[in-house]
Amino acid sequence: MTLQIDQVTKKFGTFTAVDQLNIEIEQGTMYGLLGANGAGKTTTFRMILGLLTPNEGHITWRGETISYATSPHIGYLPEERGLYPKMKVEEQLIFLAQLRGMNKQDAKQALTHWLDRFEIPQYRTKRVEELSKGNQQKIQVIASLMHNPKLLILDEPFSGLDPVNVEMLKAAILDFRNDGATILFSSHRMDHVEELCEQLSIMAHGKQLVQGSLKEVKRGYGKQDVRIHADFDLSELAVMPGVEKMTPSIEGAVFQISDDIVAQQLLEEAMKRGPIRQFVMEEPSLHDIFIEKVGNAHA
Ligand SMILES: Nc1ncnc2c1ncn2[C@@H]1O[C@H](COP(=O)(O)OP(=O)(O)OP(=O)(O)O)[C@@H](O)[C@H]1O
Repeated sequence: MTLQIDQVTKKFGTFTAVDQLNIEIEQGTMYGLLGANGAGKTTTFRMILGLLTPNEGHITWRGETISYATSPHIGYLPEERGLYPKMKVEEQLIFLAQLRGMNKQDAKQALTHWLDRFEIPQYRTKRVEELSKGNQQKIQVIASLMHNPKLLILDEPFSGLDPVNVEMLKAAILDFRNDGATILFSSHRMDHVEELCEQLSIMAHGKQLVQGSLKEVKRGYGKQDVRIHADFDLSELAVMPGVEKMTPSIEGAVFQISDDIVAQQLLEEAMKRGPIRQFVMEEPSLHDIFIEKVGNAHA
């Protein structure tokens, strides 16, 4: 196990920000941390990096306690983006790379590579404050990647990026994963987590509500969606036993069910009423799971 978070609790005064968190991440795995605002994601990252000390529990990476300050193998994209606005991009990135243990020559080479890869070589000699917010974000991402870390902690890496840049960053992160790096990132975008992560956790109020592989999380939810497209009104079917929720759509309706057999009964009942144009059983989306789990935790 590369990264082990074992029964970790963090309190600020009497307030519990992270409550008995358990996460295990294998090397070469992409792990998604999902959670409502204030769920404890950033606090968790800071504890992993040794920037905050847990009140209870242990965190180890490759069997040892982590110190972000001294380990050259860790890359961190903090939530609060902290570049020096007056400094030129090049000076800034070389300075940050040197803090991560790189020599100037290697830093310059890595800088050229990453500015080219993220299609912003023209900003090399600009001051950070002259760049747009999204391009500043790319510079900060480069700062977290350029020393080729083996453990990457990314706090909301995609926020503020346009779709083209999101794809660029996804591809870069996947390359790191394919090279054996362990990656942990937080996001409010379910689709990014669904697409990228082998494993995930959903947190609310410091507690881990759900965790596992995407498949396990979806199966564990115990509900499925049945999508029916038809040209007649399907709303009568909402009251059938086993139908938990019906959401009308332009072409028909989506029924949430908790038992496979109900899908069959829905189809039969729908067919009695008219021709069916489409009938599809779908796994629940991470979005639905998040809304229900986090919504219940708020209640
Ligand atoms: N230094 C601190 N002192 C007191 N409370 C803190 C401190 N840092 C965080 N908290 C509280 O701990 C809780 C968790 O905060 P955290 O930043 O970890 O959440 P988050 O999941 O990253 O949220 P977001 O998605 O909004 O970034 C919040 O209620 C926050 O106010």
